[in-house]
Amino acid sequence: ENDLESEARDYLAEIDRLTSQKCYESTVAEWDYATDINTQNEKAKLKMSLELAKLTKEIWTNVTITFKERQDFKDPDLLRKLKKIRVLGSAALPDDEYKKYAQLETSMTKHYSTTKVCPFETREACIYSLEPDLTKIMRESRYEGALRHFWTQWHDKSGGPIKKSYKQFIEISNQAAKLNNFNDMGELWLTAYESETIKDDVEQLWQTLKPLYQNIHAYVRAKLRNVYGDQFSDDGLIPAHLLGNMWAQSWENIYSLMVPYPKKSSIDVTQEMIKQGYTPLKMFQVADEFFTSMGLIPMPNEFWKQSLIEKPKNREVVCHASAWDFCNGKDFRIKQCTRVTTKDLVIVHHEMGHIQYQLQYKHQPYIYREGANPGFHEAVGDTIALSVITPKHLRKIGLLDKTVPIDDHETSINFLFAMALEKIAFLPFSYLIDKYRWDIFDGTVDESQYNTHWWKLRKEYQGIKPPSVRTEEHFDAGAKFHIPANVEYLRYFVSTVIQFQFHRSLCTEASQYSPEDPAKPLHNCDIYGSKVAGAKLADGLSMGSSRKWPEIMKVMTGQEKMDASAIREYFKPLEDWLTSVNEKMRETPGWN
Ligand SMILES: C[C@H](NC(=O)O)C(=O)O
Ligand SMILES: [Zn+2]
Repeated sequence: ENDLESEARDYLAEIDRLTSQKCYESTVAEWDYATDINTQNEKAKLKMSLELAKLTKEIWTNVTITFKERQDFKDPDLLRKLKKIRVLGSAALPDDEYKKYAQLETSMTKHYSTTKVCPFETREACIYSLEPDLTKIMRESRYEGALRHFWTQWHDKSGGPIKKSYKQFIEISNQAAKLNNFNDMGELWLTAYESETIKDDVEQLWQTLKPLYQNIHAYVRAKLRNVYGDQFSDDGLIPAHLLGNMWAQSWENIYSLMVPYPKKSSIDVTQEMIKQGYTPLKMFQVADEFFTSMGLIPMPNEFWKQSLIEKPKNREVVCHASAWDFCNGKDFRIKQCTRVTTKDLVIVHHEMGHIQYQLQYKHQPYIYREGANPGFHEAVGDTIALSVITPKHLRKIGLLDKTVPIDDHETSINFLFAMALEKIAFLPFSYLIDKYRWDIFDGTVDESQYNTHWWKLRKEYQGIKPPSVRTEEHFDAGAKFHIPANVEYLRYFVSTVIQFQFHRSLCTEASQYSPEDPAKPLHNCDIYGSKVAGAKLADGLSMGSSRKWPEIMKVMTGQEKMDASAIREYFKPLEDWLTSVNEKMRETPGWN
């Protein structure tokens, strides 16, 4: 090995310390702002993010000049690190452009997080927030007028006003991408998957799963037509405000309108949680206990001291749940406006999955302290939640009555139907969010078509339509957090597919599942307490992004590719049931 190679290694060790320190300071400033939105915290946050960008750019300059594309370097790990450092992202922008970029992102997220809407009935003040007010109404109300009112209010007030900012933001983002030698920001985002074929692979997965989605869509459409008849026409589309969720992204909240076997149990344990006096803290302790039951790492003391797990009364916060790594190997926090519901219990596991991943790779160098690809990070908590949410586990933790039968066919169909409302309904949504943004980044769509294109994709992929006429005055994509907050979304589509691969692998490890044993179907598996499954999961997570993700996928599942066979196997009993029920109802899947 030549001396330049050892010089490169020393330099990387030095920047590891520097970057971690600056990252800590910048993350603290971001946290202070996100948990107390005010001008002073906003200024401090922007100042720190500029400093971090400057340091990253300085390092990038040194690396590219001193150690430019050195083919003579032998150490593959050194080459991997240098390659990752070379993708600079938005920090490649000149200072004033970077400031504008950060300011736009901050102000769009602030607008989203503080938007208030007006009441339906009385002349009360317009003080309704997305969380908890509108989320609760969209979840629980069955009154079409109220759903229409709050859907329209939210979309008009959160999206429309940031449309101009978003157009500017796209332009600056593409400038940054070009400075990184990419055509546009969409292309830069996709480098996180380190695959020439990621777009084709995802399209292929969608084509495989589309029939199952259209089957569940047909059944839900028929059942909603029975409830909201006058809202339906013969275009085969479902009005977006009737699906129990502000963005129609997952439909578990309308389960009670269409339970396949009403006499059998369901996994909506919200009432039981309230009856048992569950608090947000209790929900976090239950989640932590699941991870430690598998021999995984407990949440550190810092976490319990510093996390924000309920919406404060006296100040504005960014309520959208998130998990934070403060880059110092000690400080990890969750920020969540937690409510006592089944859905939020799942979200707690989702967020804690992020923290578990961060704890598992905290010994890695800074450059590798991330998911193997963004989908991996989203899949950890969801994989655990697939066990938590089973009737078998809910009974284990006392949220489902022990006398209620859970192994019969009808209970399985009820359970799988509720899971499909969450996971299958989510597939087209999680695919179209970035298809939409790729089309804007690459110039296929300009700001004169932002809203038209949004509803074109929403119809094409989800088979839904808005409850009222939408025009280019509106910017309905901006009503979804990840657009103003600029969070890439393909990660959630990838996560929905691979979490079932992780689940199948860990269930096999825990002897909770075997393809030959009909008494151990995949959907009944609960890996709670399995140390061997925990060890297998930890093996993969502790690698961070130190190897290409197919290698890590192989460690965790024995496979190198994303594949839909696990999710299809999980839902197979439901798919058969849906096909026959839709035929009986003469409900033809699909729309024109
Ligand atoms: C699925 C995604 N989850 C998250 O942001 O944590 C969302 O809420 O849209
Ligand atoms: Zn997440």
